[in-house]
Amino acid sequence: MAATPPRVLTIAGSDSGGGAGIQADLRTLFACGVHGMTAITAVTVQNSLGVTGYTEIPPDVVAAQIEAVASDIGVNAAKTGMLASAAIIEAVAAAVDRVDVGPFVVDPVAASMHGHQLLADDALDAVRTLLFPRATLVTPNLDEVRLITGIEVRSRADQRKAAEALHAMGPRWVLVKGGHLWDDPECLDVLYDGAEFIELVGPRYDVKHTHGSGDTLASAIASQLARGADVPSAVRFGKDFIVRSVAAAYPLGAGVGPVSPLWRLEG
Ligand SMILES: Nc1ncnc2c1ncn2[C@@H]1O[C@H](COP(=O)(O)OP(=O)(O)OP(=O)(O)O)[C@@H](O)[C@H]1O
Ligand SMILES: Cc1ncc(COP(=O)(O)O)c(N)n1
Repeated sequence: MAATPPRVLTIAGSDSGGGAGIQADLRTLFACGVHGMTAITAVTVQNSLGVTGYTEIPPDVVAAQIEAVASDIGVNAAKTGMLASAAIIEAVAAAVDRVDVGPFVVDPVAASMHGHQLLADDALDAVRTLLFPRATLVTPNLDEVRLITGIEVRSRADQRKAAEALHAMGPRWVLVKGGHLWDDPECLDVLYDGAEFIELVGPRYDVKHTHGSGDTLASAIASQLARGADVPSAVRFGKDFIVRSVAAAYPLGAGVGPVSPLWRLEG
């Protein structure tokens, strides 16, 4: 019998195409050697060409999934992805107050990479006031930064300004991801704790297949927080992990393929 590995809970939506969401989280958690558990918030109808619809899971069922795994199995770290509505966010916030989920990574998913909305317009306030103050780390991309703070990030200096504005909303740490700063020859992510900026610089690969990169990064970070790593170490691990996973991305269907953590299981 093997020892029980660290346990990570992902609170997110299902991607039927297997590229992002719960499916990306579980394969990343597996590749990182931790036990993945799920609280499913929505079932999307999705393939490599985009999202054509989704059904939300009732908020009390989302909360019940969180409480079921926390009360029996135990949660060493948790991460959120697609939360769909203000009512689901309220249920998640209440659940993580009732049970211990350890370090809490909030990836404030608002839309798919094809531009399909995955979060109701009226849920942004709940993201700011209910999720961010409870978060150990928030990991918005630049579109989410604009929706949440109103700041249009066009440069590395803007990334720092956005990090300050986001930190003022209450998370312990902020990671402003720079994948969408298309003119930047590198991919810079800025980590901020209210005192110090840490720059994580990586290459910008010229690949089309980056579906699921945000989920893969946040899950890799959560896997290390579950092992007891501090936030800067966990984010450094996550950055290295996502760079290798973008390098290993593969085509799928007629549209955009997923980044792949399979490199970690090879050799
Ligand atoms: N072309 C690329 N080459 C290398 N790294 C990349 C590339 N695109 C994104 N990244 C990295 O992947 C991570 C996710 O970044 P991004 O800003 O694209 O988030 P996201 O929009 O949430 O991701 P997605 O919507 O694709 O799931 C970041 O660490 C970013 O720097
Ligand atoms: C269920 C679900 N969760 C998250 C994303 C975001 O991922 P991407 O920005 O790569 O489309 C998605 N498309 N679907």
